[in-house]
Amino acid sequence: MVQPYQHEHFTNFKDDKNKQEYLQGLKTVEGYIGRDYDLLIGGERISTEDKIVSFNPANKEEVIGTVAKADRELAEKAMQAAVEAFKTWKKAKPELRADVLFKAAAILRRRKHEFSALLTKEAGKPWNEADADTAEAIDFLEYYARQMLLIKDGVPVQSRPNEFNRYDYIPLGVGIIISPWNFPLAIMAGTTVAAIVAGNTVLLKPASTTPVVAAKFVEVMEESGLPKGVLNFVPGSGAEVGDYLVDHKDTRFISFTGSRDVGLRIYERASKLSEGQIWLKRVIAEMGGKDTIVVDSEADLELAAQSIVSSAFGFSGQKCSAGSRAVVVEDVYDQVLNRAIELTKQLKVGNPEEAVTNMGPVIDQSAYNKIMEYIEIGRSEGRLAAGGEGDDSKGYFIQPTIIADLDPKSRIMQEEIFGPVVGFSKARDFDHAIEIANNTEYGLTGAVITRNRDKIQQAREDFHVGNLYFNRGCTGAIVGYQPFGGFNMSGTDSKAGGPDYLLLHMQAKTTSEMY
Ligand SMILES: NC(=O)c1ccc[n+]([C@@H]2O[C@H](COP(=O)([O-])OP(=O)(O)OC[C@H]3O[C@@H](n4cnc5c(N)ncnc54)[C@H](O)[C@@H]3O)[C@@H](O)[C@H]2O)c1
Ligand SMILES: N[C@@H](CCC=O)C(=O)O
Repeated sequence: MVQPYQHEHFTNFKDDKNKQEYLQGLKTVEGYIGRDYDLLIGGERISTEDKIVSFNPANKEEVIGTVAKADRELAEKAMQAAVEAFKTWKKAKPELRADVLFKAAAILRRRKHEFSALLTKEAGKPWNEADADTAEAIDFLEYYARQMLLIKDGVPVQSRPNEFNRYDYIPLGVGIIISPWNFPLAIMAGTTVAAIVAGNTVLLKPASTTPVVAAKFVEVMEESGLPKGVLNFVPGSGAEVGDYLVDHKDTRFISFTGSRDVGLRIYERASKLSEGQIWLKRVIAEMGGKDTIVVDSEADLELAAQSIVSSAFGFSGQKCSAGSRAVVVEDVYDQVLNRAIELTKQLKVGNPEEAVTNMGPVIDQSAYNKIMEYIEIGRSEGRLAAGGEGDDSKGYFIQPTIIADLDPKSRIMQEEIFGPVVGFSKARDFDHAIEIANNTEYGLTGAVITRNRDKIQQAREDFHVGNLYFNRGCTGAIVGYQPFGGFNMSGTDSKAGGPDYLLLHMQAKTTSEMY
């Protein structure tokens, strides 16, 4: 019998046994560092001349692996493999599809620290962040498998005498899964398996900075018994392969997670009809954020400062959920800011392979350059209160940075920086703080720190974000507990890890029979 869903626990690295297991994971990864990975199309492994090279962002000299790169011709081959596989996979019993996910979860759990160590090497995640990424991937597998079992017989509708009505969910067809580098295991795996367990076949195009962990996950899915052609692995250039697949007449849906600009491009292109296309493509888009922590005057100020610092600098601020804006009511502004500066100065930036490191590198040179430019903008728009320095001699390291006394409409308070930079703005009172919190074009996460119940209720109604947290930070949603996804320019209002997520990959069919 399937056990009730519970989220995967996080590893306590203070326990020496766990610490040793993580170090063993690093050794396992070092055993295959620099290996070459193929495309997977219709179950066939295909190598290419042209390669994507994946580097360790903490040590630019170290190549994590090289991965074959699909061009349009190979993308077309993968599309035809997925079209063919859909004919049988859509008829596979939901229980069988769910079993593949359960098995993959068991394999991932057994190799948990190896996968986390690979995330440390390829994405620069410190131990706790890597561990959370792997745990979330396991959660997606466990949760979506159970969700499929819940909806496999549709939902009841009314029938009249001598009539039998049914309402069932059937899969859509071929989906294109386009994933980001910042949760290179959890989001890549979650978006892929949601589509697959619902009976669709997919082409997976991972981010080009983190293709090795995706290749390893594809191996796990094969080992779990997924039939050939259901999951086709086609790393490649977003502009070349991405556009081609988004435009393709056989594409039925696109599940994209990434930046606002690429999301908008996909949304627009998907709305245009290609020759021979006989449906309206569906787009599930999870995009950027500019997320605010509001601190009320009636608040636990230590909790407020800790929540701001952990939400701003976890994984170097490279989360769509990162708390990149702190809006503090003026009576307590100086106290919260000063404590946040103290806590920030205690953070250790360095090699994420070392257990003591709080913050590793940012992902690559272009991210480093962009974030350093924003820090310069911050110096002119506000007051540099902590950090500000970077060092890209060995890896892409940037000190956790606080820019204080910002106008809420300044660029630092409006644009997604996607790095370890948090801006502080002062609000006159709580109403003003909520008004500022809502004044970006995004609507992903937010948090309110207050002891006042009426203000909690006010924020529940008026703070317009997909994930709102009270008296805690604004990152770290758990699958099945805090379904995740945002409003406005943060995406198409979907909720990953939530009870209606699979339905986005399905269509409802009504049948009515007369006796
Ligand atoms: N809302 C969420 O759940 C969520 C989660 C994680 C990341 N994000 C967002 O993702 C961004 C960071 O990730 P990123 O830098 O990988 O984003 P990105 O938009 O640069 O890339 C995302 C993916 O899109 C691909 N791509 C690029 N151009 C394309 C095109 N023309 N057609 C099709 N695909 C194309 C990339 O190769 C990559 O696989 C941030 O904005 C972050 O907020 C959002
Ligand atoms: N789901 C993650 C964020 C994913 C985006 O980067 C969180 O809740 O922190």
